[in-house]
Amino acid sequence: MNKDQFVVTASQMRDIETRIFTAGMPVAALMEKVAGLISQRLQAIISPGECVGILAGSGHNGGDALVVARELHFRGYQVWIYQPFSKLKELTAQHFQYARNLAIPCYQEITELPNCDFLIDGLFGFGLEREITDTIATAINYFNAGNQPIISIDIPSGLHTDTGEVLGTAIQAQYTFCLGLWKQGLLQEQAIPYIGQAQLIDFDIPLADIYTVLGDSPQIKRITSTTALSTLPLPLPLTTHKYKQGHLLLICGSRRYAGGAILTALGARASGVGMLSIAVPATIKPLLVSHLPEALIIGCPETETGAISHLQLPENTDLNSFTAIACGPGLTQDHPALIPEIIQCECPLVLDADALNILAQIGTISTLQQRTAATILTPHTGEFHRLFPHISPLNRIKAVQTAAQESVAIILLKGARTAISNPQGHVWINPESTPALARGGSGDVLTGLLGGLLAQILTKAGGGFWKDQVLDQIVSVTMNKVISIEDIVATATWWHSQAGILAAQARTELGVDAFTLTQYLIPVLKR
Ligand SMILES: NC(=O)C1=CN([C@@H]2O[C@H](COP(=O)(O)OP(=O)(O)OC[C@H]3O[C@@H](n4cnc5c(N)ncnc54)[C@H](OP(=O)(O)O)[C@@H]3O)[C@@H](O)[C@H]2O)[C@@H](O)CC1
Ligand SMILES: Nc1ncnc2c1ncn2[C@@H]1O[C@H](COP(=O)(O)OP(=O)(O)O)[C@@H](O)[C@H]1O
Ligand SMILES: [K+]
Repeated sequence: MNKDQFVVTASQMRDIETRIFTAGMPVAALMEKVAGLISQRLQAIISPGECVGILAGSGHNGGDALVVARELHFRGYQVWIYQPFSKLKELTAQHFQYARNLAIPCYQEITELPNCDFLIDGLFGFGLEREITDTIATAINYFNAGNQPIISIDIPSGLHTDTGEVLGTAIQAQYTFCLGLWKQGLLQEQAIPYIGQAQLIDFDIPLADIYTVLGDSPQIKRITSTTALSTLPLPLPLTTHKYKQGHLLLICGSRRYAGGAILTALGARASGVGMLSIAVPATIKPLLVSHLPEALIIGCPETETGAISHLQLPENTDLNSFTAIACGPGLTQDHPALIPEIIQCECPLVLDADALNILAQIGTISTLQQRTAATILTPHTGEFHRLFPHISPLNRIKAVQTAAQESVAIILLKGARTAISNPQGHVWINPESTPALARGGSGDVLTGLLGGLLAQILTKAGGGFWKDQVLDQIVSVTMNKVISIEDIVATATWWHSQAGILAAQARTELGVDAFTLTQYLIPVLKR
C-alpha cells in the first residue's frame, strides 16, 4: 500500500518507532536499512568521484548521515565529515568511530572544511525541539551561503517537525529525503523555502503500527493522485442522463466583475456537471450566453452599481431545486442582503470571495448556524482573517481545524499548501502546486470546479442522504466506499493545482492566466 497519504508529528513517529523496536527490530538494523536506501537515492543524484560533505549531528539523524558517509566512501565518492558535537548517542558514536578508522577526514570547525560538490544534512531530524544557537547556527548559515546543493535527511535541520517553524536558523535544502512517513512540518507553508524537492523513502513500516498510532481514520492526510482519482465520478454509468449528473447553480459576477462569472462557469464546465445554471445581473447575461452556450443563464434584477439585487429564479424553481450552489466570485459587496437569502438553501453551499467578505460583515458563526446542509468556505489567507480574526493562521493546519470546528463548515484555506478541514478536524493537505496559480481569477476557477464536482457526486450518491448528515458530512456509500464532502473538496483542490502544474510545464509559470488554467483541467485527467 502507498504510504504517501499519511502524515505524522514527531511524537507519533516516535511512537511508531517504539512499536517497531519493541516488536524486535534492532535499532542498528533499522538505521542500516534506512541509510542504505538513502545512499541508493543519493547515487542517482551524485556521480562517483564527486566530493560529498557529510554534516552529522549527535542523534540518530547524525547516525543515518554517518552510515551514508561510509557507504559513499566505499562506492568511490570523496567524502569528508563535519561533526562538531562532543557528546553523541551510542550508535551514532560507534558509526563515527568506524568512519574515523576508515580514514574518512573528520572536522569540527567550519574554517577547516574543504570544498565539496554536495552537502548531506544529518544535523537534526525529528529530535530537534529547541532553538539552534552559537556554533551550530553559524555553521548552518555558512552552509546555506555556499553554492553547493544540500540534501537533507528526514527534514531540513532547524525546522520544527510539526509546525515547520524555523528554530533559530535552518538548512535550505535542494532535496529533502523524508524517512518512512511524511512529517507534518514539511506540509506547512512556512517550511516551503527550506525543503526543495521532497521525496519519501519508504522503509517498510508495518501498516498495523501506523493505524495503531494514527487511528483507523487518521486526522491529517496528504492528497495524492490515488486518493483524488478514487473520488472522481468516472466512468459515467452507461444509462445515466443529464439530470442524474447533478445540477449546479452558480451565483456570481457583477457589471464590474463580469470576468469572475465566466471563469467560475468555465471551472464548473470542466467538472462535467450535468446541468449548469448561472445567476448573474441581467446586464451581463448576453456575455455569459456567448461564452457558455450550454448553460442556463438567469438574468437577475440589479442594483444601480450592477450587482445582483435579488435572485429571480425561473418559475417552479427555488434554491432547493439544485444539487449544489456555489456563490461569490465577482459579486461585489454592494448588496449584502443577498447572502442571508442564499444561506437558507438546504443543499450544499460553496461560499467564496465576496460572499465570504459579506459573511464576515454579517457575522460568520451566527449566520452559518442557520445552515441545515453542508457549507464549504474557500478563503485565501486575507479572507480567512476577516472571517476568523481571532485564529492565528501561522500553523495553518491547526487554523483550519479550529475554524471548521467553530463554524461547523468545511474550510478550504487556499495557498501554496492548501489545507482543508471538516468540523471534526479531519484535514487534507495539498502537497503539490505551483506559484503559477498566484494570479487573479484562479480561485474563481476552483469554486466552479468544486461546485460542479459536488453536484455531480451528490446526485450519483442518490441525493437526500447528506441532508441529515450535516455533522458527519458523509455523502454516501458508492462503489463500496464512503465519500465524504471533504474528500470531494480535496479532489477538486488536487485537480485545480495539477492543471496549474501541467499548464506551467507547457507554457512556463508566466503562462498560466486563469482562462488558460481552465483549458488544462481536462488534460489532467487524460494524463
Ligand atoms: N523513527 C524512525 O523510525 C527512524 C529514525 N531515524 C533517524 O533518527 C532521527 C531521530 O533521531 P533522534 O531522536 O536521535 O533525534 P535527532 O533529530 O537526530 O537529534 C536530536 C539530538 O540533537 C540534540 N539537540 C536537540 N536540539 C538541539 C539544539 N538546538 N542544539 C544542539 N543539539 C540539539 C539532542 O541532544 P540533547 O542535546 O538534547 O541531549 C538530540 O540528541 C530521525 O530524524 C531519523 O533521521 C532512522 O535512523 C531510522 C528510522
Ligand atoms: N504560491 C502559490 N503556490 C501554489 N498555489 C497558489 C499559490 N498562490 C496561490 N495559489 C492558488 O491559487 C488560487 C488563488 O485563489 P484566490 O486567491 O482566491 O484568487 P482569485 O480570488 O483572484 O481567484 C488558490 O487556489 C491558491 O491555492
Ligand atoms: K536533517
